[in-house]
Amino acid sequence: MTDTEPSPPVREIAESIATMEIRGAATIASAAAEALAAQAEAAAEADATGSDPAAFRASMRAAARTLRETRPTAVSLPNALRYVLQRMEGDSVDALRRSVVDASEAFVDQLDRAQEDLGQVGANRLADGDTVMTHCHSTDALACIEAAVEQGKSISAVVKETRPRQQGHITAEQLRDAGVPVTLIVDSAARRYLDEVDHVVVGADSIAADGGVINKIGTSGLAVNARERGVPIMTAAQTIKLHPETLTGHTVEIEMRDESEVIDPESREEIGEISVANPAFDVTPPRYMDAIVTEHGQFPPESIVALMRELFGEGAAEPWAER
Ligand SMILES: O=C(COP(=O)(O)O)[C@H](O)[C@H](O)COP(=O)(O)O
Repeated sequence: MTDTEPSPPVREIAESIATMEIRGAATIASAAAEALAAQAEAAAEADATGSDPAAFRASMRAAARTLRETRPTAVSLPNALRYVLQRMEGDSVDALRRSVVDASEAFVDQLDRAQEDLGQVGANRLADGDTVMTHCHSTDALACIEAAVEQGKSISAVVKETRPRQQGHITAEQLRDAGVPVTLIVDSAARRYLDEVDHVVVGADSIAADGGVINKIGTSGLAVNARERGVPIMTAAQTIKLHPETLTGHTVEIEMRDESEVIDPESREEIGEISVANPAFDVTPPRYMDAIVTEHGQFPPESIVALMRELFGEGAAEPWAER
């Protein structure tokens, strides 16, 4: 390992995020924080960085850059890296190492607590006997449904399969394990089943300063249909999903994934000259979202900017940028 080369655990975690073995905004964030802790341990042991605080810091920044480059849309990833690197302090390698490991642990703890707290808030929106519709697989959204069940409410779910990667199957399995009766549907059946549901519950990869919710592709269409049917829709999102760069007018990059997720190479060959597009996320305008449920309570999307300013200030530092 040279002073700027990420350690094997960081490369492994980065690869798992890029290939989506590790996926979902909260899970990605906690894996990234843990990867930085692993980097700190490895760098403290390595010849090039073990006795040189400046080289140690440089290796931490390089590891953060490698993690940052894996997927572009979930802001929980850079927010996790920022949280840990901004708390890296000390004059010796050992002090630096300890500060990184402590920050990483504190971040993961905070993440777990936030999810539990927002689960209670989201659960309060659900009534005994409600049926919810879900899209994709969101641990924050599931926390709300599971907390409602723990409150003793009887909840059923209509689960959208979520093409192309079918994360709905993970949701279906987890809800079944929580004792929630599940009906799995194809995405295009959603509008038909909206007549039978009381709430739509989704997660978020990023939330923009204007209250726009960036989540799995298909969320915006679902939100528009839910509004047309009069079904309330909430986003369950802990505050690490707030995108601080959008405070200064930046937009959120939407990840475009490989066409092979949409069509197998053989069928594509048979069809001939076409192009295939595979955006992984979309933006739901704030006017189609009823509430954003966070660990600080629920907010109308248009007012989320106040919370964003309070928690992130006016900007978003990039402590990993310096080489
Ligand atoms: O869009 C997705 C996952 O997309 P992908 O499968 O492409 O990562 C989830 O709804 C959010 O990340 C929220 O998840 P969580 O609430 O667990 O953070």
